[in-house]
Amino acid sequence: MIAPEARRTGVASALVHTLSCDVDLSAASGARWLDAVRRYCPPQVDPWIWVAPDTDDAPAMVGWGEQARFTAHGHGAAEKAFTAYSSWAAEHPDAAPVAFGSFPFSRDADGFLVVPAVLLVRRHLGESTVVFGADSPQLHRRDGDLPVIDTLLLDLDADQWRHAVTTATTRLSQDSELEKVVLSRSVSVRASAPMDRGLVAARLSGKFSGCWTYCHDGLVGATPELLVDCRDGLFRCRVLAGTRKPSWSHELLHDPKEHREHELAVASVTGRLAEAGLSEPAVRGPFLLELPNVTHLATDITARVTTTNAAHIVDVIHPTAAVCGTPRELAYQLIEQTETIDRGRFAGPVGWMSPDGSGQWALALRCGQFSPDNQSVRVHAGAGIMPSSDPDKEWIETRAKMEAFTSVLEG
Ligand SMILES: C=C(O[C@H]1C=CC=C(C(=O)O)[C@@H]1O)C(=O)O
Repeated sequence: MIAPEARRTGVASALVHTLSCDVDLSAASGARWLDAVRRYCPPQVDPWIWVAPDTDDAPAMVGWGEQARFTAHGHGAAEKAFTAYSSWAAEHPDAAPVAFGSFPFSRDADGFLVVPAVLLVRRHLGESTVVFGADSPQLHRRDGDLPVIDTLLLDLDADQWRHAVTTATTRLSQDSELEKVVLSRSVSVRASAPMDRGLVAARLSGKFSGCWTYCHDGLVGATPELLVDCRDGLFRCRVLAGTRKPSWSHELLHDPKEHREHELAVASVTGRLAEAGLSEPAVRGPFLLELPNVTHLATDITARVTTTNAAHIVDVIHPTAAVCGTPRELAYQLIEQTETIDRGRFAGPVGWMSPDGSGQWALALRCGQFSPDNQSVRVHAGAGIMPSSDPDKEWIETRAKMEAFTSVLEG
């Protein structure tokens, strides 16, 4: 049963406690809210975090601990995990009303939905923060800075990247069916001491306030790409493809290669709306989405939802051509043959679900996967490859994308 005031966010269940805090956080921006609330997470414990852009009117959340975990892999993984979660939630009405979720790019590895033991949530901008699973959490002063970065290692050097991209452009030119593939690379960063994941997330949220910030089991990032927002009978997503550094943004709207790359990404979503149970789509784009490090071609899609089940929509739409390619199956195989580094949960869906089927999911981009000891982090980025792609330009593009994450690790 959803409390009336919870309808729009999809975060249901009874209010447990209001967080008493010395400053009023109800009207704070998501970034400021996060920076204050993350400090309640106990020492040596890594938080769960979700903060959407303020324009979303979505819940901002910090949690910790694990009350229940539901894992699944293969086709339909998100829905399998969600079905198990919603049955469990029906038996546990006092649990936190949300599960944080993250699924890998590869279908062979497990993804999860996790119900945190403690959850601090502000359901709407303007409302107070409520606490599930704890009486009154203590503020643990987390004023520390991030440690010095010791090493930054390319997991793939420029020659290896050139080779991978050339293999792809050759295949794209020879195979009349294959139109686009997204290839990725990574760098490994090592610090002199453990890094605070919550602080990294707070800095990302401050710098990329128009993005979706997440911290899910060591995967931390702020992504500009919304995969599925399904709340209150409405579906919304933001498709991105086509990139320039900010000083070259003006080229984006006129470049036929970028336009085709973008069109394919949009078609990979619009072509699956009916299968996902969505109707009457409205498509707005492409427009320029300007971020501090890069500018993208972007298209927003909204549609009516017949049955609220964000997990089902994720399963149908993912992987879009923003992270895989066109046609999906051929591009997926080419990625498996060409990429030597496991993507892990990079380029997979990351977000949250409520037991009633509402949820928000983004694509896990502009992120890093922390090691269990938090002393190193692997930062991933990919780029859409078309037959005319230049490997050196795609190298620069992936470096600019990684800078979204690496820029907040310094100082
Ligand atoms: C795969 C990534 O970006 C995607 C999203 C926006 C633009 C993209 C591009 O222009 O290639 C990619 O499709 C990434 O950031 O790692």
